[in-house]
Amino acid sequence: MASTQSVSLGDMGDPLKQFAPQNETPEDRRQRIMLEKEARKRSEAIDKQIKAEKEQLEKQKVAKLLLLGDNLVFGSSESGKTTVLKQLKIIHGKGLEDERNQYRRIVYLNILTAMKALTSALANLGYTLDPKNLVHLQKFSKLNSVKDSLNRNSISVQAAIRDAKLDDDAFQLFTEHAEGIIELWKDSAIRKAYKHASEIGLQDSAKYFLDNVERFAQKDYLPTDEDILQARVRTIGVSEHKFEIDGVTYKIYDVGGHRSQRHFWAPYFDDVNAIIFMAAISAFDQPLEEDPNVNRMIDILKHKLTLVDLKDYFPDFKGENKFSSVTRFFQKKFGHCNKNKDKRIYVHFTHATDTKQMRVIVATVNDIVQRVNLKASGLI
Ligand SMILES: Nc1nc2c(ncn2[C@@H]2O[C@H](COP(=O)(O)OP(=O)(O)OP(=O)(O)O)[C@@H](O)[C@H]2O)c(=O)[nH]1
Ligand SMILES: [Mg+2]
Repeated sequence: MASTQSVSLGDMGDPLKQFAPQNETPEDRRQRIMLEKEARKRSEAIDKQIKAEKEQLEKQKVAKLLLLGDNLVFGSSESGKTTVLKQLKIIHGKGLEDERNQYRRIVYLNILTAMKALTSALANLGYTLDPKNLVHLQKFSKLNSVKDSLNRNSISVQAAIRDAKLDDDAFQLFTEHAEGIIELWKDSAIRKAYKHASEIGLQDSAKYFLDNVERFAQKDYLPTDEDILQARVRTIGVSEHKFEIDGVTYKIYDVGGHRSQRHFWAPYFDDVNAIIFMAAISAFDQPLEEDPNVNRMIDILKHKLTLVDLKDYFPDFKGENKFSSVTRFFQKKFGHCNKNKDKRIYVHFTHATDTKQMRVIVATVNDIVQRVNLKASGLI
């Protein structure tokens, strides 16, 4: 029994026994087993190394991007970070289906907020409504007392909650005011107030929404992709989103740009490969919502430049008040922000709400990330 046991133990420690030379002495056998053990150790070490290299390669294929936004001098929200994320979902993700229903509520609250801001501004601006619309004005002045539905913060909080009752409440509030909104939007006093959109802090998409009230008031209304891209809700905290683009996995972090939100994203700085920095350059004459003394960057720069002189806001701008020289100026200004020679800044001009334009930008960004990755892995 004892010898059988020792033989079987020996077999277990000598897996290559069948290949052992004939007439092998016990000393030769010990030597052989020792060498085999060393070879196995080496092979295991190589396996481990291969695994680590593979993991490293996989890691290189993951690009972590942080979405940030700002104007040239001070930080601000509403620079289009979440809009870019929505575009990525449309272009490279599974679309906007998951959030479509919730955005109904956001659309209603965006429209009510816009009309509330316009009606509230009338007195200060000195514009008088057509008397037949005073009844609608009264209704809007009472909206203040509606359980802080019109507070932007509460819109953000509401957006995070899936609740059929909140949807119904928002729909009801909207339908109660829909006719008033349509009539007021036709009133010349409100149209004149709209020209002060920047001063009264109207969101860029206010006109888009106010032009389409009949469609939103339909019982079975469901937001289109375009409605969702135009809808605005402040981001709270940080969210991570994964996309596959041409074999590269992207982890994109969308953060709240409002001052109160900055402590959430500060820790993400260290760990990302690149930052997509959004600047609403057409909003150069708009006061920052967080701080009315600070200039924030609006819409359709080309059009604005026919009305406003950039020099009035950026005295160091010496060029012609034209789109090409103004964008060149901003490009240079961003370039000068780079204090690190090892890091590069790539500047693109686009409308974040335009999916066609964004498709091109995303492809360009992906090319750059791929090139940087290949360089890092020594392949180019
Ligand atoms: N006209 C115009 N509007 C834009 C553009 N990009 C975004 N917007 C609109 O401006 C608003 C920007 O909102 P978001 O994308 O939510 O801004 P954000 O940077 O995520 O803001 P926070 O979450 O508060 O930090 C939305 O109403 C968009 O429809 C653009 O290029 N042109
Ligand atoms: Mg956001």
